[in-house]
Amino acid sequence: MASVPAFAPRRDEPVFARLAIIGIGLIGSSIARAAKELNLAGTIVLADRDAAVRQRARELDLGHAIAETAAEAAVDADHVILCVPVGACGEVAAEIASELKSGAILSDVGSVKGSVVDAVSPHLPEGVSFVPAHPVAGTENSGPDAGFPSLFLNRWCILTPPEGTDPSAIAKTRQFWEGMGALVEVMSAQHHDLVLAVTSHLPHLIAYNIVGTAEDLEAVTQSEVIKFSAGGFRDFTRIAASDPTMWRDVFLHNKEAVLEMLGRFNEDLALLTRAIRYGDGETLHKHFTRTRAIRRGIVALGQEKPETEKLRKD
Ligand SMILES: NC(=O)c1ccc[n+]([C@@H]2O[C@H](COP(=O)([O-])OP(=O)(O)OC[C@H]3O[C@@H](n4cnc5c(N)ncnc54)[C@H](O)[C@@H]3O)[C@@H](O)[C@H]2O)c1
Ligand SMILES: O=C(O)C(=O)C[C@]1(C(=O)O)C=C[C@@H](O)C=C1
Repeated sequence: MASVPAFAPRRDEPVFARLAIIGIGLIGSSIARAAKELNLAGTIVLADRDAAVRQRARELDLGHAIAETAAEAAVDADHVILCVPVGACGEVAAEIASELKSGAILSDVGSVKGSVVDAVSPHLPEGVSFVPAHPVAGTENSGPDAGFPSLFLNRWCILTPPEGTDPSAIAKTRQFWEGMGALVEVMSAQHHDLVLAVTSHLPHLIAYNIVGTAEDLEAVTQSEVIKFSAGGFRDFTRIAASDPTMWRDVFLHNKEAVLEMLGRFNEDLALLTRAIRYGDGETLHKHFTRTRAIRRGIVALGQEKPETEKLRKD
């Protein structure tokens, strides 16, 4: 029987001899699956603070070994990736610091970069490089069962190395993510946080808010809201089902940028509100025409989610 081809080329030689993944959720387990399937690491060791998650990771045969602690997983690793909520990155870095070997590359996958750099940097031992990463790919699901190896295929992964980071550590980290099929871009942590505030964080806040508002309308809740949610509202409910711990941390740690974007959003919403109140159809039509062009531009670039999703799952 012919073997099933990998979703991306399998490497002859791994990028890293030993990879440690701390946090075995959606992202950590997806990296473990991709790295094993594509031979991106010789040995993959995983750790999670939750014993039930460690047990499930064993059952799913993720990586090559499951360590009891983060520090144990980090021993002798060439590349350590923190796949925990943004607010936990600093404490995990402190926990593993004494085990990191000279020449190792520490990384993370947090959705916010500035606060992670601030929290992790003080714990960085001499001779260890820190190359923060953010794969702009995910779903509303969490935990080790939610991951899949092609999650990062054709999706951006943004690296935000602090100034002065060893270029060879950046190159290796890029190689690793490109190996999983991601498109890699490098920028400052500050710029990342501003861009993602509007493209990812604000949309999630809006979804959390609108689904809450609809639920508060008790008169329509059980019946109409559920029954008539085939269109736009249904899309919002998917986003609003995203992990509460992860998103609490995102908003607490990207406060300034989110508040800046929320301010602009509220001003624009006031203009639309005014146009509706005064029957200004021209303003509404002009605005909707502009936003339609943006959507069509995204589709033309091949960045539209359902199409990419199809490609990734095939
Ligand atoms: N979910 C997404 O769509 C997405 C996309 C890109 C990046 N991210 C980022 O990836 C990171 C992980 O997100 P996820 O969706 O995989 O979350 P998840 O909830 O699926 O998994 C997180 C895991 O981390 C473990 N954990 C928490 N604190 C820990 C600690 N101190 N030590 C060891 N383990 C700990 C939890 O037990 C859990 O198993 C977050 O920083 C998030 O911002 C998420
Ligand atoms: O598709 C989704 O479910 C996502 O929300 C993924 C998404 C995003 O906003 O694009 C969410 C947060 C991550 O930091 C990166 C990706």
